[in-house]
Amino acid sequence: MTASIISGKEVAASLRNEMKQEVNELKDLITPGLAVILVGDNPASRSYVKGKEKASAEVGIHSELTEMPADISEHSLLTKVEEYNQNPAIHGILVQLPLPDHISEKKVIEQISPEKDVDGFHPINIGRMMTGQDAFLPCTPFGILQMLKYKNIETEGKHAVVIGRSNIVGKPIGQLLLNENATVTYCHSRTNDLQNYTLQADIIIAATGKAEFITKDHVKEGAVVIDVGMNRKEDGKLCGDVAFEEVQEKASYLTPVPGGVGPMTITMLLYNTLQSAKAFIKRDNQ
Ligand SMILES: Nc1nc(=O)c2c([nH]1)NC[C@@H]1CN(c3ccc(C(=O)N[C@@H](CCC(=O)O)C(=O)O)cc3)C=[N+]21
Repeated sequence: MTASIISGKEVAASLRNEMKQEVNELKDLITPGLAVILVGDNPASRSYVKGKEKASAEVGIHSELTEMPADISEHSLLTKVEEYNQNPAIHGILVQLPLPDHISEKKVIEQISPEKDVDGFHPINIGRMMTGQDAFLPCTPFGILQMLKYKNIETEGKHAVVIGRSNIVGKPIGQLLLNENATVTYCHSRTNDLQNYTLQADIIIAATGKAEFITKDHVKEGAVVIDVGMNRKEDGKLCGDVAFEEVQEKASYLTPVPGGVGPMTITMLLYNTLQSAKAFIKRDNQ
């Protein structure tokens, strides 16, 4: 079998187009606003932040960037977040992670108002997601669900194997797939006999952080393979966690890197910001 490639770019463009129309229809009521806080000047972080600004502009979402030096105090960052919590023009707040070691990510995430937590990282939103309540869903897992929906890929009753257990990808994508009635297995770096699990998977979510770690020997004929990896090779090129060429011969669907999950992550951030703005209108009218 040769896999059909799920273009995240294409799915993202379609969703952004719908959002653009909706933002335009709301223009007399509200302009959704996203605040991004970048601490320090890691070049990769800067490039992601640029991507977010560009995509916001494309959809008509107001975005503003606050840059803070790497040695900023935790207190100053918490104060900045609180300022955005109070700012009525801002409906979504994103503090780019990772943060320098002297700043507690936990404290910063918990400082963001859950009503503006468009990353879906606040414990309140994670709890709401786990219990199937209305919540901001974390953007990468949410984007993966949208890609599966776009291709009408069935999740109900399917065996999804998640490889990786980070708080931002592995754990939440497993939970969301469970909410979609999949049977979910979590594997990770300490799993004995990884292949034993992955070979049983109808859907593989590769979020290992190891370049081209998932090979054809891990994949059952006809499986759906979602590559969440973002690894930079020596030549500077991006590559995923999946050995693309060989897995393409076995999978039914496969996502590329770049152009797969990445563009969806940014798109769902905009989606969450738009939902947040709409929720603010509702609350204002009550
Ligand atoms: N609070 C917070 N929220 C985040 O969502 C967050 C974060 N911190 N810290 C960093 C990671 C990383 N991240 C990416 C988003 C899009 C692409 C993306 O669009 N990538 C392109 C390629 C870009 C390139 O060529 O460098 C692609 O896959 O096609 C990548 C990475 C969001 N993150």
